[in-house]
Amino acid sequence: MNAVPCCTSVAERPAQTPTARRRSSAPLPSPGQLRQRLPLSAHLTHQVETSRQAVRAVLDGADERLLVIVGPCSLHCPDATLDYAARLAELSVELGDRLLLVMRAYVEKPRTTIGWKGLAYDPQLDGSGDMAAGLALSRRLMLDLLDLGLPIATELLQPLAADYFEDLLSWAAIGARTSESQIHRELVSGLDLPVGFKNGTDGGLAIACDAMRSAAHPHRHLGMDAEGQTALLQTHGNPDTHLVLRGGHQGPNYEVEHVAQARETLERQGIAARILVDCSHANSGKDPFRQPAVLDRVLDQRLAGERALRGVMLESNLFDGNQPLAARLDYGVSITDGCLGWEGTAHLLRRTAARLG
Ligand SMILES: O=C[C@H](O)[C@H](O)COP(=O)(O)O
Ligand SMILES: C=C(OP(=O)(O)O)C(=O)O
Repeated sequence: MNAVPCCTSVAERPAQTPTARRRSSAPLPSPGQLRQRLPLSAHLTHQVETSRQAVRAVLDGADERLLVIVGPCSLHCPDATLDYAARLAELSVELGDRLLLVMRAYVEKPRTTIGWKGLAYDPQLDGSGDMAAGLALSRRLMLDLLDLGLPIATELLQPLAADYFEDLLSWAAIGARTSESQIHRELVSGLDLPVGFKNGTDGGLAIACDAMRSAAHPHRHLGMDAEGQTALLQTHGNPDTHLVLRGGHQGPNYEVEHVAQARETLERQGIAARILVDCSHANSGKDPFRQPAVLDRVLDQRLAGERALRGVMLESNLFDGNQPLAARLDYGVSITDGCLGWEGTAHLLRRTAARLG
């Protein structure tokens, strides 16, 4: 053991270069280079802008539809992703007068400790961590989803990665583990898209409320420009943020009393009362088959007049459940959190639309 006691003076510490524990470093293409290689066409640029406006209208209450952010916990297989997306695109046409469907296209996963960190980090799923390939594959796949006519959503986890995808997104989340981070709030303040801040893993709303107030303001912060150069970035502030209730260590937070408390907390702080409920994570106790019951309760509240509830999130895949990451994987099954399969998802969304009339 050669641990350095925290009270040793700098002079007493063993000489180490600042990078002594960094094994290697490899350059990556800049966001600008990747965008040039995989460009967003004028047609798709217009499509993304139109769907961002549609999401804003639902969040603002100008559009009565329910926003539904639905799709795999994480993308890991391009074929299965496109198979799922084609079905969702069809359902979106069928239910589009009552539900605004946005597909989860999550390529970065925050982990409680360690684990697979998502397609952008490890596209070969084997720990080799080929991030140059992962960023390109993620952007390629997101463009393919847009081509199917779907708006897409993702969690922005690593602020430096945001620029590789941001132009493709109609909605983004800042996750429960990062809502309290000043760096993520700065990032959001410079994004021209609606962003949901999740409550903390402990269930606390305060960090998400602080996040919305911070992100609404202009910031000057350290970041990276399109050429990959570290830069001082200046932002305008983002007025399109909202709260996502995802439950916490004490249990769920989607019931009437939780939503009322969240709405009152937002109103007290002068923040627009716009709330999404994540039917998964701590709201489902991580049991994907409890998501329909959560969605039903949200809908009961909407239909009873709770106008702050503007949408829901669902973790859904081609097939039910999840599987451990192994050399041989079942097609269309999540390798992160358990998901509701396609059949259950389509049934649930049709039932939801029918209740909304
Ligand atoms: O949605 C995914 C997970 O809930 C989150 O990334 C944490 O996962 P973990 O607890 O399995 O690491
Ligand atoms: C990690 C996620 O959610 P949360 O931040 O609520 O845990 C997710 O939606 O994939």
